[in-house]
Amino acid sequence: MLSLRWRRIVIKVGSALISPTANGCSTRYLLSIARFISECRAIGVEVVLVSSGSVAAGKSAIAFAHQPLPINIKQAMAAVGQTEMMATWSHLFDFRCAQILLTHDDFANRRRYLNIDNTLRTLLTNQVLPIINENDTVATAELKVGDNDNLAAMVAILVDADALIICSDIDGLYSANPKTTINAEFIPLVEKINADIYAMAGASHHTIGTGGMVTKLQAAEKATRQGVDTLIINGQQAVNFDRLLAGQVTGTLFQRQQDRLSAKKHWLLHSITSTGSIVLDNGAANALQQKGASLLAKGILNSTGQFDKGDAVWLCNENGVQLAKGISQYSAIELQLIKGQHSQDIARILGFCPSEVVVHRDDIALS
Ligand SMILES: Nc1ncnc2c1ncn2[C@@H]1O[C@H](COP(=O)(O)OP(=O)(O)O)[C@@H](O)[C@H]1O
Ligand SMILES: N[C@@H](CCC(=O)OP(=O)(O)O)C(=O)O
Repeated sequence: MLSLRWRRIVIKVGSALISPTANGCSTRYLLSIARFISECRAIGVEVVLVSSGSVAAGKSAIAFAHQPLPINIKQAMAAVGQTEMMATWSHLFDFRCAQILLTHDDFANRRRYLNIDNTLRTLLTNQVLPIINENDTVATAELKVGDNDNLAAMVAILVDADALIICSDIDGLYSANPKTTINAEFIPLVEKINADIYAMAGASHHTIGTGGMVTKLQAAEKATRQGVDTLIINGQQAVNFDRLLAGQVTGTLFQRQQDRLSAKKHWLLHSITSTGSIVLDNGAANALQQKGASLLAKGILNSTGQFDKGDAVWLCNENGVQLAKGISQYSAIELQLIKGQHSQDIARILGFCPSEVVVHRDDIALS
C-alpha cells in the first residue's frame, strides 16, 4: 500500500534477510528489496534504509562456539560484517549509498541529533541512499539502542518519514509466534498497540535476529505515536513488494495515531520549552508565514536570550509577536555574528557552517 501521501519512507531489513545462514551476506532476499527501493525512488518517494546483518554476516569470520555471544565477540563480528553488508547493498544499486553508524547517544545529544538530521537531509537532497545501522563495533551495552527495530523507528521520526516498513522473515504479527504455535492467527491491522497486542509477541525463533516481535511492536508504538504508519512485512517474498507498489496492503499495518505534521507541530509548540527568541525582518516573517520557507541569517534582525544549537526558540516579528517556534541550528552567540549576513558568508565569519539555514522549514511550527 504505497500510499500517494508517502513522500519519505524508512525501510528496515532484518538480519535473517541479509545473512540467512549467518555466513556472509546473501543477495537471495535483498534483490527484490533493492528493486523495491529503486522503484520507490523512481516515483519520487525518498528512502532511508536501516539495515541489520553486520553481526550475522561477520559471524563465520570470528571463532566462537557458544551462545550468548559476549559483546567483544559481537563487536568483532560486526566490524567484519558491516563492510560486507554495505558492499552487498551497494552492488545492487546504480546510485550511490552512504553508510551511517549511530548509537543511542547520537539521539540523546541535541547537537549530534541535529548533525545527523542535516547529514540525512543533504544525502536525500543529493539522491544518495542512506544506509543506517547501529555502531555495534564501538557502542557498549549502555550506549546502544540495542535493536534495529527501535533504531528504525527513531530514524523514521528523525527524518519525518510518512511510513516505516519493517521487513522480516515473517508475514507480520500473529496472535502468537507461528514458528512455535500452530493455529496462531494472522493480524492484518492493528489500530492501537496495547497490552493485549504486546501479549501476542514473543522472542525470535533463531539466534540471528535480535528482538523478535517485541522490539517490532515497540518500534511500531514509537513510530505510530508520532504519526508514522508502520508495516511489518515478509521480506522473503518478492510479491509483497509488488503488492506495495500496486498500492495493496500486505503484512500487518499499524495505524498512525495522529497526523505526522501535527505530531511534530505539537511537540515543537507544547513539549519543548524555548530559551530565547529570534527577531525576523518583514521579508523573512512573510516568507515563513506565507511560503513555509526556512529562516536564513539574512532575514534575522536580532536574537534575545541564551540558547544553544539544537534549542527551541520563538521566531518573532519586528513587533515582538511570536509567529512560530523552531529549532535553531546556531547558538545565540553565533547568531549575533551572522545575523543579517548571506548564508555563503557564514563559514568565513564563524570558521564553520553546519547549516545554510538558521532554522529549517521542517523544524518550524507556526503559532
Ligand atoms: N506474535 C508473533 N508474530 C510473528 N512473529 C513472532 C511473534 N512472536 C515472536 N515472533 C518471532 O519473531 C521473529 C522475527 O523477529 P526477528 O527474528 O528478530 O527478525 P528480524 O531479524 O527481521 O528483526 C519471527 O520469525 C518469529 O520467530
Ligand atoms: N546492529 C545489529 C542488528 C541488531 C538487530 O536488531 O538485528 P535484527 O533483529 O535482525 O534486526 C547488526 O547489524 O547485526
